[in-house]
Parts: sequence; structure tokens; C-alpha cells
Amino acid sequence: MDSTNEYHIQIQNASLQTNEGHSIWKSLNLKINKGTIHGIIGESGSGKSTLALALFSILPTGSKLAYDLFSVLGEDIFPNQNTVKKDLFLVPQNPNLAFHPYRTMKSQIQDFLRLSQLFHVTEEMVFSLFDQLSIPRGHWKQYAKNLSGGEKQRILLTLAFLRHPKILILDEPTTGLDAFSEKIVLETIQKLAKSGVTVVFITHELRIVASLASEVTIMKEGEVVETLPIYNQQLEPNSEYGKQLKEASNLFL
Ligand SMILES: Nc1ncnc2c1ncn2[C@@H]1O[C@H](COP(=O)(O)OP(=O)(O)OP(=O)(O)O)[C@@H](O)[C@H]1O
Repeated sequence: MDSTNEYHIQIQNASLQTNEGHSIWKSLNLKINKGTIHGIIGESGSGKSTLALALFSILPTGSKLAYDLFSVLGEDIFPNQNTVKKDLFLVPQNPNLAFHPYRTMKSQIQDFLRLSQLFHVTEEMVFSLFDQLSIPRGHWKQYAKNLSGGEKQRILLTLAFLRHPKILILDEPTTGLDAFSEKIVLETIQKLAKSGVTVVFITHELRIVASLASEVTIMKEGEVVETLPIYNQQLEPNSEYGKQLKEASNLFL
């Protein structure tokens, strides 16, 4: 693995078609710098969540992928997926994917810690992160089905903290959160990025991306419209679509 590569993720000319011939991505091009927070925004159905899962080599059943380059941490992940998976951590849009509904959080977190070989992590360390992320300590003994989606996403963030991956992928981690929880989640992500984790932050909220990321990629209908830097929490899109997106989001500020 090439840890000196300045790009942690590099995708060139990736196309993905469902088995029914629908194009999820037409020609996806993306470069994400090591140690940055990179926002990915775009309308619903533009292929963002598919990208989050594809970084884990998970593709829709029966879909066809073609690409010139699909590199994560310097490895082409499709033939070599096992070599980099341990260095990635995904907080999926639907956190129910990550937990068994009828097992307690305690047993699932303990399994995670064992499988991640985090033998030094104590219950007290987990509880301290629960406190920081406003997760009631009582949830430790609850079945996953009794927790809200936001609480499950915040528990995944505590696990990301403990595992300290090289790349953290967050798919809509603030959707549906109240302002207080949103602030905690964003601060936690910033802390992780400051400690050197590359963060891929998928959202449809430009306001959040602008407050957090140093670069943003705008997607539409399975294509990258543009990638641009963010300075002083402002982004100045060049594309017509980017400008429309900015204008639309300004309406809600
Ligand atoms: N397993 C699948 N089988 C067939 N089509 C799929 C599958 N997963 C996603 N798609 C299609 O791919 C397209 C992109 O979906 P995706 O969930 O990646 O979009 P998105 O940008 O994340 O949208 P949202 O913001 O609503 O979550 C959509 O048209 C969707 O219907």
C-alpha cells in the first residue's frame, strides 16, 4: 500500500450500469486528497450512496462496472479489496445495515472491538465517547431496534473514533438530526480529520459541506459536474448546475 500517495481516493472514468441497463454513473472522475474533508453533494439519485458502498467494493447485484482507475489508498480495490478494507470505515445512510436489530449494542460493539483487535478499549472509554456524542449510557444494554437512526449513526462515529481508519466515509450523517446533535456530529468529524483521517462527506446540504469541507464535488445524474475548493466556508461554483444548487440552498439559510 502506498501511504505516500497524495490522493487517498482516485477514480477515473468509472461507469456503472444496473442489470436492467440503467446508468448509475456515466463517467465518474474523483480525486480525494489525503487528510482532507471532501464533500460530495448532488441531487437525489445522482449516485452518491452507490459511490459510498462502491468504495467498499459493494456494488448493486448484477451491475456492470468499468473504469480506467478505481484506486483507494493506492490500490485498485476491485481485485485487491481485502488489503484496504480494514483502513476504511463507513457510516451508511441507513445505519440499520450496520446492526442486528435483536442484539444488544453491548454485544455488537464488543464484537466490533474484538474483530478490529482493539483489545485495549475499555467500557469506560466507550462510555466517555457516548457522553461526548450525547448517546445515553443506558443504550449500551438496549437492542439496536430500540435506538433511533441518528443514535445508531452516532454510535458508528464512536466506533470510527476507536478504530481511527485512514478513510472515513459518511453518507448523510446529519439528516434528521436536531441542531444540537448536528453540531456534535460535525465537531466529531472535524476532530477525526484533524487527527489525520481522510473524510468523505456525502450530503445534499450545501450549507453543511461549506461549513466543514475543504473541497467539494458536485454530482448530477451519475456524473461529476465539478470539484472545487471551499475558502472561508464559501464555495463559488463555475457550472450552471452548481450555481443553481447554491442559489437554492441560500433560500434555506
Ligand atoms: N441496487 C440497485 N439496483 C438498481 N438500481 C440502483 C441500486 N442502487 C441504486 N440504484 C439506482 O442508482 C441511482 C443512484 O442511487 P444512489 O442511492 O446512489 O443516489 P444518491 O445520490 O445517494 O441519492 P439520495 O441522495 O436520494 O440518497 C438511482 O437511480 C437508484 O435508483
